[in-house]
Amino acid sequence: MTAQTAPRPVVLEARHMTRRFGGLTAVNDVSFDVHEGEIFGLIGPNGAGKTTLFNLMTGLTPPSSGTLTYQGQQVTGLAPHRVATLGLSRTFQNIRLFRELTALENVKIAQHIRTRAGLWSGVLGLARDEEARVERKAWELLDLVGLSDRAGEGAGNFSYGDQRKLEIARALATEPRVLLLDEPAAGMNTAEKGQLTSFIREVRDRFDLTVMVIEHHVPLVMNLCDRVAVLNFGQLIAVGDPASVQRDPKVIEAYLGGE
Ligand SMILES: Nc1ncnc2c1ncn2[C@@H]1O[C@H](COP(=O)(O)OP(=O)(O)OP(=O)(O)O)[C@@H](O)[C@H]1O
Repeated sequence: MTAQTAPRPVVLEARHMTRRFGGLTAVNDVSFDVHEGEIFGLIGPNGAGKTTLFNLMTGLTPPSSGTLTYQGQQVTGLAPHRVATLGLSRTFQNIRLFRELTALENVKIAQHIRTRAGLWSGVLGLARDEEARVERKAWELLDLVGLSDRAGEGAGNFSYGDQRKLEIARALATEPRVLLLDEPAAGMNTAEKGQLTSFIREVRDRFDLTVMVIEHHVPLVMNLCDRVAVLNFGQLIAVGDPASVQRDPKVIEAYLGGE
């Protein structure tokens, strides 16, 4: 008899999440669970509702109906900064760095949701020991994403691939429990894409995270993710391990057939 491993606890519970924009239902009655430590992929054709679902999950867009629960606490209805403080942090498909600031400053600013004095201290200046801690951690995170030698450069000068890495460092600076990555491979070159799988796994292990990732690059998703959910016209048409999702006729017809 083989030993059974206990199922990991559920950290995120999406229930009947729906978002309408006028006559368009961008996310339609979507329910799923994400387990602790899992790397959970979200794929689907352009316009399927993936980014809208992330926006619903992180407070950027209120749902028309439905709920998201994080470790038993309802997240829906909270403002984005409250969601981040709870431990859900994200990157954006359209990169949202402060382009005029340096890489180091971008990471330092993101930490202020966790520092005692909050954002105002970021603007007005922190107590010196707190400032030193923030600075040290920003260097550590830049080092992790391979950008510490460019800490003083303006973020706007970075290639898309490096901006995506900086966005990940910035998201990690908020000390998340759940990291949501919106198309992390977009703009990366082939070598960077190749390294992304091991990088995301390393980050997950090192910070003990649960990861959700939207990604169009199918080989990367299939290689990286423990489970994959597929959206099509706002509806969830499949959830499962990569191999079974790849074989699912509904998924092949809606998405993978054209790859
Ligand atoms: N604020 C909005 N107002 C109106 N329609 C919107 C809004 N945001 C998204 N939509 C529409 O909702 C649908 C889903 O868009 P969404 O960006 O979530 O898809 P996606 O799966 O992330 O697409 P892609 O892979 O191209 O990024 C699209 O038809 C889009 O035009």
